Amino acid sequence: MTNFSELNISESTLRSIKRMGFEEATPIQEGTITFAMAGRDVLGQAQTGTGKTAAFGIPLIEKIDPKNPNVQALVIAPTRELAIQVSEELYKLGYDKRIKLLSVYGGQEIGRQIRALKNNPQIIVGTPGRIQDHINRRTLRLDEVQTLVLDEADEMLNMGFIDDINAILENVPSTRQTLLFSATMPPAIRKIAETFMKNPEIVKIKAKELTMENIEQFFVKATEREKFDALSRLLDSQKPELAIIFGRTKRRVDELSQALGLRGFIAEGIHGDLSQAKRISVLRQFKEGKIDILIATDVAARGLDISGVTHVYNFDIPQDPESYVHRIGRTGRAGKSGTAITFVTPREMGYLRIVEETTKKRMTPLNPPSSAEALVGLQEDAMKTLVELANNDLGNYRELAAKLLENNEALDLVAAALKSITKEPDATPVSLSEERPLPMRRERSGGGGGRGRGGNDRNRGGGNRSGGGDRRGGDRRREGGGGGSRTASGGSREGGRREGGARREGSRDRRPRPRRED
Ligand SMILES: Nc1ncnc2c1ncn2[C@@H]1O[C@H](COP(=O)(O)OP(=O)(O)OP(=O)(O)O)[C@@H](O)[C@H]1O
Ligand SMILES: [Mg+2]
Repeated sequence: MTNFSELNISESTLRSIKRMGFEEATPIQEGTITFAMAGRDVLGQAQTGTGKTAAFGIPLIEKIDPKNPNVQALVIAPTRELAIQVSEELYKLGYDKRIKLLSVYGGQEIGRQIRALKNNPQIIVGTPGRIQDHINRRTLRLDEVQTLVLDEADEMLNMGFIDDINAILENVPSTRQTLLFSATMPPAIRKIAETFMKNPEIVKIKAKELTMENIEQFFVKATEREKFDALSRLLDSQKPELAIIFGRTKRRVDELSQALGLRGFIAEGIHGDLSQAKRISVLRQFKEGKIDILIATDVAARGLDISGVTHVYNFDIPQDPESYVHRIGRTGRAGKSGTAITFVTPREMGYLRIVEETTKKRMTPLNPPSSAEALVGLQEDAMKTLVELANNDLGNYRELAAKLLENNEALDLVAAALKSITKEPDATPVSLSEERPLPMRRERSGGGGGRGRGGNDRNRGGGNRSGGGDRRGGDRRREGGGGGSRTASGGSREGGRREGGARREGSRDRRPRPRRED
């Protein structure tokens, strides 16, 4: 571990870093900061939650000239929530340097953004559609940009943002420095690197597994119909502090949050069709612990850093191994531990194996407790709680208890107290629309050589995955681009079409094949 003071970072930024509570640089920070500060283009890959934001944030802040009022750095992120989060971290890193920063994303009133842009921000963090919108309106000039960051570049590729990014880059000087970071580097990222970067330094933090070791990984084999009860019993028995549940589609997210609500869980969903205000408020409540369970589509949660997420449930197994890595990476961040549980239907087992091949980590099979077993666990909890309560100051309740004992059996009274504080498993019937299973995929045996080299973590050996990562980007783009403007988009064209993925969020069964949402 390296101390930040050994990395040639200025005093003011060191003060900011210290205030943020960072003591030592994480490996990706140590590995990239020096190159980036020397002006090199950097392609950085490191596991989820290992500080990639500061890895590009520190050199970016260092390069800003506080006296130059122009936009000097541009950070592009796939979703609004991520843009907000990244801008908050950059704001903290640039605090001592008094750097002016602005985030621009869809769903936010454009007039307000235009006024704020006149205030000479030096760093812009935004989503592709809204950035382009401002370029077209001539409210954003990028000809003094010296640093460009693409956070979660592979996701932007998946979302079909490649053309938007190309268009934005036509407005950025070609002499700029480009930094690109993600936890996964599917082969298609090479294309981005070739297109947008100059002789990049590739920094890959070596790890035995693609996922973090401090995330325990389980899978539950269950049919589509069994999944919800299994989930609900697991939530009862595992009692996550904060949990994120991933569903495959928007409809799935909505139905799951309703169904969990019916069973008494404090759960809310987040996806691209909700208003921006709603998305931000749900996320804030989740961060504050007012909501225990967040249900999300893939993209809605990409890159999000919410401390205290103890459990991630993949209610639907993701189609791509990369999605799996990013999903479960919402827990076990910054050295904490976490648990990830993936539900898989019997015919989707092939996907599970592909995920395992990619992450180089086996998941442990898990049988969810029966409702009788779940009840036993909850009763044991109630017993502990009662004993703890008995050790507290009970005030005049002791007198009341003495009174009750005059005419009642002590055993009955304690049993009644226990019953009243036991949260018995709720079996309220719920109905979920059945999700179409992923297309059948055979478990691959042997073969598949060449895995695990360099940045190509998901070389699928035989290349039997028709389409692969490259094509998908293009397909999605087309599909979403034309017909996707389903959200009332008001003045700004990206309102519904571009950002945070309203356009890609699958409506019922139109999909030729299930895919990631948002
Ligand atoms: N050097 C450090 N010391 C301690 N904590 C750090 C350090 N650097 C970053 N962090 C904290 O670690 C958490 C995860 O960081 P960050 O969100 O940048 O991860 P990431 O690598 O971008 O993950 P993802 O792949 O999920 O986007 C954040 O809360 C961040 O503030
Ligand atoms: Mg990140």
